Amino acid sequence: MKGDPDMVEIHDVWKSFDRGRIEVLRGVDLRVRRGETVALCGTSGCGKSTLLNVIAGLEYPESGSVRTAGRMVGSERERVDLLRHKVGFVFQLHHLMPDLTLEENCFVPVIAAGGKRDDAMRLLHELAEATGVSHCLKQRVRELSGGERQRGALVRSLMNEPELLLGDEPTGALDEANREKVFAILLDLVRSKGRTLVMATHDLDLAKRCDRVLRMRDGHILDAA
Ligand SMILES: Nc1ncnc2c1ncn2[C@@H]1O[C@H](COP(=O)(O)OP(=O)(O)OP(=O)(O)O)[C@@H](O)[C@H]1O
Repeated sequence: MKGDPDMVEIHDVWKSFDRGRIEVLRGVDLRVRRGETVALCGTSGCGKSTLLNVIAGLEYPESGSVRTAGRMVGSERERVDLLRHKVGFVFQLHHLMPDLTLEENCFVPVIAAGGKRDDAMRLLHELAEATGVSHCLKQRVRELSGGERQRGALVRSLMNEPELLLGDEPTGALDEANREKVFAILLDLVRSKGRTLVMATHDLDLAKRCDRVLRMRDGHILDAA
């Protein structure tokens, strides 16, 4: 929307590991508009996951500024608040709890955010229908197929109605048919709800279906216009 601040505004961000021995982000600048879908590409180890973690407030950079969903990412309290209310995360491996049912897993972020049970139940059924997992909500995750787990993880990531969805190879562990299916659902859900997506991927075909493809190399984003 005109006049709205960008969803992600990153300026001159530096991040290293191992006491500075591994320099990963070297002066990254990035702006992502609200409602945009962006794919982040680059060779393994170039820093895609690190950048997603910095955007979400899971990693804290040595220097530079990070503003996510209109908030400066600073104190621990701000970062927790961001993760509870503004940001959803979906990973290559689903990270669902195997001994809980899919429904129970999906309620975890709702409980953490103090959401209302009835509203959450309505949203759960809407998302489960859209992703095709209604039939297995009451099953334990360990009993589900890989595609069902990943679609379930997508549902869970959207249960706190995040303005920004971050994906770290969200379909990377699936076979080609499931990858295509889950990605189409993901993109459709993000766009139909006016959400913003930033996704790391090695799959150029999937990346090209986002509004913008950014390439990372040597700790920078090459085309962060
Ligand atoms: N907690 C950590 N401690 C030390 N080194 C780390 C840590 N996290 C990441 N790194 C290193 O930082 C570099 C960037 O890692 P990152 O996971 O961000 O890359 P990536 O582009 O997402 O890779 P991939 O495509 O393989 O997932 C790698 O060299 C990695 O080993």
